[in-house]
Amino acid sequence: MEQCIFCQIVEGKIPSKKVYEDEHVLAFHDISPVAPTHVLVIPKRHIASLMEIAPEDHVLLGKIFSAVQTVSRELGLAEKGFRVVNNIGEDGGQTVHHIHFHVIGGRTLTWPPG
Ligand SMILES: CCNS(=O)(=O)OC[C@H]1O[C@@H](n2cnc3c(N)ncnc32)[C@H](O)[C@@H]1O
Repeated sequence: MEQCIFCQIVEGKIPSKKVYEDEHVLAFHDISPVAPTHVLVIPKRHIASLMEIAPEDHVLLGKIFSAVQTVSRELGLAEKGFRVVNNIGEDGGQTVHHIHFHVIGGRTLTWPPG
């Protein structure tokens, strides 16, 4: 079974532009940004999607959202605002099956999303 692309990034097998890292969480620039700032925040442990999150992962989710706060402040998004997106499954547009949260900002974002 081919290792997931984000697990390869975690292991340094493929390159990434990291913006945050701790024991449990990694954040790096998206390879195809949809806004001036587009970063992905992921758990280092492989969890396929939000639907695989179990109660024992709740502390980890909190660590992810703390990292979102840190990254958004460090990248200058916090003052004017930004968006956090998690895509689940086919209709949700999930293409990488390792849970990740898009941190998107640097421009005025519209609603509804497509
Ligand atoms: C359509 C949304 N699908 S998604 O919600 O699953 O998002 C996956 C995201 O991973 C990004 N991505 C894929 N490969 C890499 C990589 N090697 N480094 C950084 N980002 C990557 C894609 O650009 C995409 O925005």
